Amino acid sequence: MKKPKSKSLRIQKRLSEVQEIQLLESWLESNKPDSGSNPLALPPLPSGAPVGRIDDNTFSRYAGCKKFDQMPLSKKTKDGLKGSKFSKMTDIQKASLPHALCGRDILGAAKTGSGKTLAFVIPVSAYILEKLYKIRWGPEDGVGSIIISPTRELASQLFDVLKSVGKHHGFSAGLLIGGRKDVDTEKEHVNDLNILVCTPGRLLQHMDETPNFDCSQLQVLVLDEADRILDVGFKKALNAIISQLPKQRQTLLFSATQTKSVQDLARLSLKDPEYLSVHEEAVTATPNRLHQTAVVVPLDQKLDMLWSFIKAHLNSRILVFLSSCKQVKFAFEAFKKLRPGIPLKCLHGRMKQERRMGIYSQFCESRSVLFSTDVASRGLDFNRAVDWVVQVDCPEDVKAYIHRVGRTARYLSAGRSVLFLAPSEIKMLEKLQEEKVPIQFIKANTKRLQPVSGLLAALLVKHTDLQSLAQRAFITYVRSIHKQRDKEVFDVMKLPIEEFSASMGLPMTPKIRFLNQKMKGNTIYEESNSLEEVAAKENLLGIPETMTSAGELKDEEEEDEEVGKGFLTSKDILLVEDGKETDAADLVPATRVLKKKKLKINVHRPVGTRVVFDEEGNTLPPLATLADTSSNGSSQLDKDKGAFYILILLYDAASFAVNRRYAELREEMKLRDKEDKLLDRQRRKEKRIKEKMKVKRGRREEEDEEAEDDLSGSDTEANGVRLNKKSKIYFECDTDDGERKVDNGKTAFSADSITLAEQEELALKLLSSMDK
Ligand SMILES: Nc1ncnc2c1ncn2[C@@H]1O[C@H](COP(=O)(O)OP(=O)(O)OP(=O)(O)O)[C@@H](O)[C@H]1O
Repeated sequence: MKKPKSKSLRIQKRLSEVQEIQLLESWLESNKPDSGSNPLALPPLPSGAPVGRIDDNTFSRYAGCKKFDQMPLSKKTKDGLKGSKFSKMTDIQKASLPHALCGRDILGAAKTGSGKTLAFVIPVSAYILEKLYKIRWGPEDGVGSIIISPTRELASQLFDVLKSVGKHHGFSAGLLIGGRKDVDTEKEHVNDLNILVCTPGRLLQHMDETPNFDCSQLQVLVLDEADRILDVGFKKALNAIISQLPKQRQTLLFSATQTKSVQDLARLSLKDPEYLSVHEEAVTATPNRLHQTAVVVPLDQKLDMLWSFIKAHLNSRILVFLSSCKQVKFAFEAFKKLRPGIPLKCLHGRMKQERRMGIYSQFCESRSVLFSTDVASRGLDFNRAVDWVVQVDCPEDVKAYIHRVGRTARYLSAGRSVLFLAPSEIKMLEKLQEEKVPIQFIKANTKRLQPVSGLLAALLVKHTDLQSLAQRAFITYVRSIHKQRDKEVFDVMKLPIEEFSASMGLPMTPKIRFLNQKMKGNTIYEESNSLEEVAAKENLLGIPETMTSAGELKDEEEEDEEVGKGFLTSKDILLVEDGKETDAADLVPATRVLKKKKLKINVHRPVGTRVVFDEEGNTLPPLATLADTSSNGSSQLDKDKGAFYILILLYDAASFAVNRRYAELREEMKLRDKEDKLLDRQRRKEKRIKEKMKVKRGRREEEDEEAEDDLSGSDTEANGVRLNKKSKIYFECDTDDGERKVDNGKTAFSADSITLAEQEELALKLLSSMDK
C-alpha cells in the first residue's frame, strides 16, 4: 500500500519541478528586453527557479549585468553568494559568466586577485544544479564536473569557495588531492560525487585504480591556473586525464597568465573558445594597488638583506619566496634560531599535507613570516592579508614573478613587493618592464643592513644538522641556476660561489661536481635538455614538488608510513542531497675549492670601515648612501615608512669574524692531518722493522744451530735455551730510534746496524761467558 503512495508523491514532486521550469521559461520569455533596454532594470528571477544555463538568444540580455542578482542564477546560488558577501561582479566575472552559462568554452585571463575563481565556480554549480533538476542527475550518473588545480592548497581553497557558494544546494562535491592517506575510503566515495576538485596526480590515480570510476558523463572541465597545468611539468598526467574524458564537454580555462599556444589548446579539443582577457588593454599586468620594487643585492648578501628586512617589518605579514625546498628549510631553521622577533613559518612540497594545510591557515590568520617555494605562488588567497611579498631568489620568468607578487594586493586591498636581484640577474628587470610590470628600481640603504653571516657561521659550528642543511641548500641553489632555461638572466659561472657559501655560514665551499666539469667544458646536464627531462631528474624551481606527479607520490609514500588517520577530514565535505554534511580527500665533502675568486671584501681593511655597494655590486666611496630612489632622488624612507630601503652596513666586522673562523678551522684541520700522517708513518715503520727482525731471527737460529754442531759438551740443550732467551731479550726491547736495550741495561745496536764480524765477536763473548 505504501509503494503507490510514495510513487504518487514522487510524481507530484516531479510535476512541481516541471512547473518550476515552465515558470522560469515563461519568465524568461516575458522578460525578454527590447533592444536598447537597460539590463539593470531586469526584475529578479522567481524565487527557487532552477536556473542553470541560458541559450544564445538570452545571452545578450546578461552581457551588461553588474550584479550577481541580475544573473539567471538560482535563488540558492544567490543566497550562497550573498552569504559569502559577494554582490557586485568583478570584470572577469561580468565578462565570462554569460558565456559560461551559455555552455561555451572559455579562455579567461585577468590579473591576479581579480576573482577568477567565482567566474568558474558559479557556472559549475549552476550547471550541476540545472542537471540535478532537469535530468534528475544522481550519484549513479557519475562525475558531472571536474576542477583541476596545480597545487593541493589551491585545490583546497577552491573547494572551500565551492562549499560556500553551494551551501544551499544539494549536489555532492569532493576534494581529491595528493598527500592524503586513506585512498581506499576515497575510492569508495568518489563514484558518488557530482563535482571533483582535484590535483592532476590524484585524479589520475583514481582514474587508474578506482573500480568503475566513471567520467563518461562529464559536462564541465575547469583548469584553474591553466597555463601551469598545460606546462611540461604536468604534460603526461594531463594527457592521460584528457584521454579518459568525453570530447563533448564544456571546457573553462582560467589564469592570470593565460596560454595562447595552439598546441596546448588542441590538446584540450576546445570548440570555438571565447578568449576573454579583461585586462589585456590595461597599462599594467599586475594589480594597480600593488607597489612593486626591485633592488640589486649581491648573492652573498641576500640573507643579510632578508634578515634586515624582516627586522624592519616586525608588524607585517610577509611572504618570502626562495627557489627550492632546501633553501626554504635552511633559511627558516637558521633564522628561527636567531630569533628575529616575529613568528616564522615555512611551506614547501616535501612537507606532509596536514602540516602544509595547518601552516597555510595559520599564516592566513596571524602576523608572521612565511618562507615558501613556488608552491604558494599561484592562486592562494591568504585572506587578502599579505602585506609584503619578498622574492629573495629571482623567479624563473615573468609569469612566475606575476603570480608571486599576486599573493598581495588582492581584490580591493593594497600590497607591496620587493625583488632581490643579484647583479648577474639584472636583465630580469628589463624583461619585467617589457611585460608591463610597473616595477620601481630602488637602491640599497647600506646604513641599516644587519649582517648575519657571522652569526650563521657560529650557528653552523654548534648545530651540525644545520651545517648539512646549509651545504645542501647551497648546492641545490647553484644547480638550480645551472638548470634555468633563461641563460640571459641565470648564469652559473657568474655566481660568487665562495662568497655565497661563506654568507651561509659554511666553513668551506662545498664541492660541486657539475660545476667543476662545466669549468672544464663538460656539462653533466646538457643545456638542450628539455625542462621535462630536467624536471624528471630533479624537482627544482618553477616545478614545485607537489606539482609533479612524482612529487606527489613521494609525499604519499612518506605519509603511507603514518597509519590510522582517515582521509575524510572536516575540510573535505560532501554536500549530500539532504543538505547534511558528510565527511569525504648531493654532497661531496668540502676539500677542494673549484675556482679561486678574489674576495670582494678586503679582510685587511680596518674593522668598522663601512663599505657601500652599488647596483653592480661594486664598492662605492665610504658613506655613500643608497637610500634614494633612482628617479627623483628623494628619500623613500622619509616618504613612506613601509617602503623598502636597503640597508647595507658594517660588513667588515662580520666578514672579518667569519674569515678568522675559517682560518682557525683550516689550521686545525692541517694539524690533524699532520698528526694522522705521522701516526701512519710510524705504524708502517714498526711493521717493516718487525718483519726484518723476523727474518734476522730466523737467520740467527740457523747460525746458532751451526755453532751448536761445532761445539762439544753435554748441556747443549741448556745452552741453547739460554742463548735463545738472551736473543729474545736482546730483540724484544726495540726502541724507535734503532737502539736496543738489553736486559742488563746496556745499550746494544740492532741487528741491522752490526756487522757479521761484530756478531761473531759477540757470540764468542757470550759463549766464553757461558763457559765461565
Ligand atoms: N565579486 C566579488 N566581490 C567581492 N570579493 C570578491 C569577488 N570576487 C572575488 N572576490 C574576492 O577577491 C579575492 C581574489 O579572488 P580570486 O582568488 O578568485 O582571484 P583570482 O583572480 O583567482 O586570483 P589568482 O590569479 O591569484 O588565482 C578573494 O578574496 C575573493 O573572495
